[in-house]
Amino acid sequence: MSRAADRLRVVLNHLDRPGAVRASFTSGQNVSYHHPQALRYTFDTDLLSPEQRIAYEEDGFILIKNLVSEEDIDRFRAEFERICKREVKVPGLVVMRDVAIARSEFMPDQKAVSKLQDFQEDPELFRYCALPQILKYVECFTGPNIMAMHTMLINKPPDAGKKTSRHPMHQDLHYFPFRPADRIVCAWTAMERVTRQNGCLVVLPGSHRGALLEHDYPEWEGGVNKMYHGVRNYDPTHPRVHLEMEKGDTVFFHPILIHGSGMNQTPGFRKAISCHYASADCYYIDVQGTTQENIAKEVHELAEKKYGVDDSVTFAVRKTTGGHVRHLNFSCVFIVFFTVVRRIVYMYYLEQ
Ligand SMILES: CCCC(=O)SCCNC(=O)CCNC(=O)[C@H](O)C(C)(C)COP(=O)(O)OP(=O)(O)OC[C@H]1O[C@@H](n2cnc3c(N)ncnc32)[C@H](O)[C@@H]1OP(=O)(O)O
Ligand SMILES: O=C(O)CCC(=O)C(=O)O
Repeated sequence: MSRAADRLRVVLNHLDRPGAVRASFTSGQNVSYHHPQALRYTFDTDLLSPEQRIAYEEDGFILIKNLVSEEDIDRFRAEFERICKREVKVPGLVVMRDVAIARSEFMPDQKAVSKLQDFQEDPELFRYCALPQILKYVECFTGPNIMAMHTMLINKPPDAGKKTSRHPMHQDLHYFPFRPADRIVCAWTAMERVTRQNGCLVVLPGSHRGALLEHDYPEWEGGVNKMYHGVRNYDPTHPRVHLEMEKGDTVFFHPILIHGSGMNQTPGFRKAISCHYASADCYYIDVQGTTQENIAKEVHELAEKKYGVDDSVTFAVRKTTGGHVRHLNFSCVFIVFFTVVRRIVYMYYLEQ
């Protein structure tokens, strides 16, 4: 590490401590002085370099190259295929088809599936959420007690010509009725090379420092996928970054970061696997009267239609023991099953 980085690390360590010594003015001073703020979005765990911490603080995301092995990704891919071929049945899994596919011709096997959500009951896919190298980074944003809240395997289909493979710009916090936002982070791993051509993630750096904004369905001619709300009234001139990534690269991002993904203009399916994590200190909020009321209403309506669940929120808690996550001071990992169709809490206690 360079001397400058070393020095920066020392300074950051000071800033991070509660009650850190701050410069103060004497009555004789008349020059303006910029007080550095303590870092808000990251913890010092000796993993992120000072430059990386500052980058996340400023941008709201950080990309780590080559974090997940080729072998693991191939295993996730094989499990995805088994699920699509219905060789394994996973309780609680939400299987989604792209609206253009769902409403047109029959597409066999995995080609029909554009996304799996809530795969926490699939031990093979859930291995992703507990990969030590991922959790070590997650800890930098959530602190040591980590809950796995929401899982997805996204199989972005080749666009059928209606641009429905796009994911509108949004903030993930819109879907989460828990807080604080700064202790939530998404890990999103490319399962193959992702480029602008096949619809990589697009982010608005720094937008995580704003508020949770109003979301609703975008007015897209070709239709839009169920519950794919887009953020309203964001600054269209805000600089955008296209996150082109190689297989195994992983981006960690804040739930208020405005992001989306483009159309898949290739004949292949673009795959990624992701998990949203939160600190075990996070708590549920009542979204009534907030911008999240519209998505909550949709969730309830869908739950009622599909499962006959009434308007009250259902939490079912299950405890399993075992599991040991190396390197981290885990007291527990909870898996919260807040999906777009149900809100059921699954808790996995991973003992030290
Ligand atoms: C941090 C999170 C960020 C995000 O992930 S944002 C995106 C959130 N949205 C989602 O996750 C949607 C999840 N998907 C689902 O809940 C389900 O797949 C979905 C869309 C409700 C369909 O489920 P099912 O009812 O089991 O499927 P089905 O094939 O029997 O279809 C029932 C009716 O829904 C329609 N449909 C299916 N997929 C759709 C789609 N992608 N978009 C819009 N409509 C869709 C389908 O045509 C059918 O309609 P109808 O009843 O025949 O009129
Ligand atoms: O993988 C993608 O295309 C977009 C994923 C995303 O933005 C999300 O699910 O929140």
